[in-house]
Amino acid sequence: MSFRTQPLPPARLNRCQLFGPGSRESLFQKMAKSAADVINLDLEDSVAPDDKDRARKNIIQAIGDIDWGDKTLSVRINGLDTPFWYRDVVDLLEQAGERLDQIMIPKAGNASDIYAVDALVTAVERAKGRTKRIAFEVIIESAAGICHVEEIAASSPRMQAISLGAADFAASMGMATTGIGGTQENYYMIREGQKYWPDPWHWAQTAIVAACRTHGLLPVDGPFGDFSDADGFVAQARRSATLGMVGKWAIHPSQVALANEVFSPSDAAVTEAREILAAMEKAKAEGAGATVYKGRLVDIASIKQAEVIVRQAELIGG
Ligand SMILES: CC(=O)SCCNC(=O)CCNC(=O)[C@H](O)C(C)(C)COP(=O)(O)OP(=O)(O)OC[C@H]1O[C@@H](n2cnc3c(N)ncnc32)[C@H](O)[C@@H]1OP(=O)(O)O
Ligand SMILES: O=CC(=O)O
Ligand SMILES: [Mg+2]
Repeated sequence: MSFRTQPLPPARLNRCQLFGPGSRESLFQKMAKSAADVINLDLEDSVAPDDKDRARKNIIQAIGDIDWGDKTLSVRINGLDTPFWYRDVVDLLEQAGERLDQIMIPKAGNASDIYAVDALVTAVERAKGRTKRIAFEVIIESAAGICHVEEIAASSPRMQAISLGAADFAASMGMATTGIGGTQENYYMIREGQKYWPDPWHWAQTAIVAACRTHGLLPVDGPFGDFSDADGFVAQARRSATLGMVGKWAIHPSQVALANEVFSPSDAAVTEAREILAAMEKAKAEGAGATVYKGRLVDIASIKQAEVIVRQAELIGG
C-alpha cells in the first residue's frame, strides 16, 4: 500500500440513478416514488433548447414541492460549451431549496471545467447564505474526459461520483455505433469459426473506476438505451459491478429494479464474505496470515475483498 491510503467513497447507496427530462414534470412524482437511490432531473440532452427555461423552472419548483424521501437528489446541468449552464447553476442555487443535494456536470473535459463550476457554485452559495454544500457528480463522455479522468476525480472536494456516458463518449471517440451501451455487433473476435463479443466499454470503465477509487469517489455506469432489452441491461450491469462500479443509470423505470438487484450483494455473497472474515479472525488468533476456506486460499487481502461486500450490505441494511 502506498504511504497515502485509499480514501473510502461517500457512504451512501448509488445502485440506481433514475433520469427524467426536466420538461416532463408529470414524471417527477413517479421518479420520487421509485426505488432508485439517486434521482437525476435533467436540464441537458433530454430537454430541447427551447424548453430549457421551462425545465429549469419545473425543477426548481419540484425540488421544494415533492417529497423525495431519502434519495440523493441531483440535477444535470448543461455542458460548459453551451450558453445555458451558468443560468442553470445561478437559478438552481439562488432559487431551489436546500433539499437539492448534487449537481451533475456533463461532458467534463478537464479539471478546469470543474473548477469553473465550483467557483460559480461557491459564489452563489456564499451570496445566498446556503448552509448545505452542494456536491458534484461528473459524466466522463468525451475523448478529453477519459484522457483527464484522474485530474477530474481530484478536482474538487465537492466531487462524489463519476459516471461513464456511453452515448456521447461513443460520438466523441468516433465509434461506429448508434447504440447506447451494451454489446456492439461489430466488436467481435473470431476463433475456430465461433464469434465472441468483448466489451468495448471495458477500458473506459476501468479508467473511471481507478480514478474514483484513488480519490474516494463512487464509479457509476451510465445509460443503457434499449430499455426493452432487460437481459442486455443486466449483463452490462454485472460486468460493471465486477469491475468495481457501484451502480448504473436507469433511463426508464423498468431498469430500476434490475440495477438494484445487480448492485446489491446476494444473501449468499454476504454470508460467504462474513464467513471469510470469521475464518481470518480464527487464523489470526492462531498466528496465521493465510488459511483455507472452502478449499481455496484466503489471506489478509481476502479480508479487504470481503469487507467491500459487507460494507455494501450494511449500507443497504442487511
Ligand atoms: C444519453 C443520456 O443522456 S440518458 C439521460 C437523459 N435521458 C433521459 O432522462 C430520458 C429518460 N426517459 C424518458 O424520458 C422516458 O422514459 C422515455 C422517453 C425513454 C420513454 O417514455 P415513455 O414513452 O413515456 O415510456 P413508457 O410509455 O414505457 O412509460 C411507462 C410508464 O413509466 C413512466 N415513465 C417513463 N419514463 C419515466 C421516468 N424516466 N421516470 C419515471 N417514470 C417514467 C411513464 O409515465 C409511464 O407511466 P404510467 O404507466 O403511469 O402511464
Ligand atoms: O449522458 C450520457 C451519455 O451516455 O451521453
Ligand atoms: Mg451525454
